[in-house]
Amino acid sequence: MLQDNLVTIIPFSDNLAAPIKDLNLEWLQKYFKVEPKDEIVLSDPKKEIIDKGGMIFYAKYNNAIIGTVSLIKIDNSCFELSKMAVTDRLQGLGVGKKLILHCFAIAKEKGIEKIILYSNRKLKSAIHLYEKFGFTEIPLESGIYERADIKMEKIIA
Ligand SMILES: CC(=O)SCCNC(=O)CCNC(=O)[C@H](O)C(C)(C)COP(=O)(O)OP(=O)(O)OC[C@H]1O[C@@H](n2cnc3c(N)ncnc32)[C@H](O)[C@@H]1OP(=O)(O)O
Repeated sequence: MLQDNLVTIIPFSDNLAAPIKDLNLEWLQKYFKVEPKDEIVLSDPKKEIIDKGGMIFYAKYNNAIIGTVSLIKIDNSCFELSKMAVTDRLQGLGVGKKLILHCFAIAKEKGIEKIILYSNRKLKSAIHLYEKFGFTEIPLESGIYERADIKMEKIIA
């Protein structure tokens, strides 16, 4: 159904501003609602993520963008894994795993020491993946995302 070796991870480019919004709206609208902060970031990812020192990655398959993840800069040593999504019909086939492992490789390469994330326990596959790849729960502060009910971190060795 999906030939794993044909899935490549590519970085954001100016002509690829739309897929991060399309892919994230899919799940936000399905499970939650689009919060004002989502709308701001997804409508201008270059200004809100890239120009602030962050990174956006896409999973590409057969010339289609089928998944995405971002690393938003908190400070030089800590980034937030965010806006992760794989298109509904291709979930469960290992693309999310590839996106996370890519983030770890980039973090190592750039000397990033810690990755944090905010999520929701309703997102079973996401929580499963975060735990599987070594994220552990830490106390959640309020006021970041309305839908967040869990915060996790992973120290990059
Ligand atoms: C910080 C944030 O960005 S939070 C938001 C995360 N995004 C979402 O939850 C949006 C909706 N979900 C998605 O887009 C995708 O499912 C993603 C991005 C979370 C994962 O991408 P996928 O390509 O589906 O991931 P992948 O196929 O690599 O792995 C899915 C894992 O979840 C597991 N899984 C699937 N359904 C369930 C479930 N109901 N309960 C627990 N685990 C599950 C699979 O077995 C697999 O684990 P395994 O490799 O140990 O067998």
